[in-house]
Amino acid sequence: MAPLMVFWDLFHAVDLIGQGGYGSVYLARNILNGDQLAIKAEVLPEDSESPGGTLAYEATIYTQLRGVTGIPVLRWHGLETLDNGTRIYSIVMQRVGPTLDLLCRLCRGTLSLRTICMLAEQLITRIEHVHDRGIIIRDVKPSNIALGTHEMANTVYLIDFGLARNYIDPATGEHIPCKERRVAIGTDLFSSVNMQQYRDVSRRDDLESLGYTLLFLLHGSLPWEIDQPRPSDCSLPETDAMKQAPEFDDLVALSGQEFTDFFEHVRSLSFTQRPDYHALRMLFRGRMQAEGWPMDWEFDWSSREAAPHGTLVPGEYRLDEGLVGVAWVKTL
Ligand SMILES: Nc1ncnc2c1ncn2[C@@H]1O[C@H](COP(=O)(O)OP(=O)(O)OP(=O)(O)O)[C@@H](O)[C@H]1O
Repeated sequence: MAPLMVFWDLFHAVDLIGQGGYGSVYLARNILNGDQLAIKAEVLPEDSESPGGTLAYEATIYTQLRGVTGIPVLRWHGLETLDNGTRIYSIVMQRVGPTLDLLCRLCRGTLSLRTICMLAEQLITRIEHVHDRGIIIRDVKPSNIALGTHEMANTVYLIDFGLARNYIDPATGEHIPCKERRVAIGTDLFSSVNMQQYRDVSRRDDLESLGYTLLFLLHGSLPWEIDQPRPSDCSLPETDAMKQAPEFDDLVALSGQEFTDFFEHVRSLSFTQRPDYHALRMLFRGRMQAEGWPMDWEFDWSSREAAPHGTLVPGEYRLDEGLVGVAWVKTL
């Protein structure tokens, strides 16, 4: 694939690795040092008055999160106008490995409780650190969580901050006040009840979405999942009702006491209240200890032996962490 644009002479796009609502993500190579990077690019509509669109906003969030472990490092961001007037905004950032939804599918659709506990340990910390920078994510879900590459292959990363927002008013240093919203945001399947009921969201809601994410990975689906795709801006009222129905309590109880305690805590928090991240981590750590499971970051996908139901990866492939983090290469 040829360099996409003039300034990309330095970053040659090698492959398209992801596509979302706000742009395309390319695997790129820095021709000076061979580094692999990810480039998220958005073509701005002709009539757009915004100087940089959604990606310019996302870049400011990445800038605020600079230095937080488990957040891709921002290398460059900016706008380029082509000769024909097309305006493209790009974010050049650290490239991460596969997302949790992909890894879960490779592990035959569900992850073991041991892997879930280890993911919870890292993800609660990750979300805590993002919150400590005054930012809420508002779109925690398996496709926005990825593993690192190379020596960071066991580090869990958060990606996609297009819906993130500052919850601390920079002028006052205070928590922003609770307001009513008029538009739906996030992803219904993993949205908190508040989010779906158009109430304003805060730190508690990121953790509630994390709870649904972990349940989804543990069971392979959620009770309110429906087969039909639906527009992302359409929030379904019955979904939030199901998140509060007895069937949900049954699912949580079936999943383990740590899930019951987790949801009890996050759903009891007030809008401005700081979650007790340490206590939440201890729930999953306690389960690991009770079961005698070592916190060794041997996830289900780390080796064929670790996956309780095996993986969908053909037998002649082996894990190669040196290549691109978690990847399988064909053995001779
Ligand atoms: N830094 C990165 N390294 C490698 N792959 C990435 C990176 N960032 C994003 N991707 C890939 O691109 C996909 C889409 O990226 P992202 O979620 O940021 O886009 P989006 O347009 O906001 O998507 P959505 O509309 O689904 O929220 C991700 O699911 C992931 O597979």
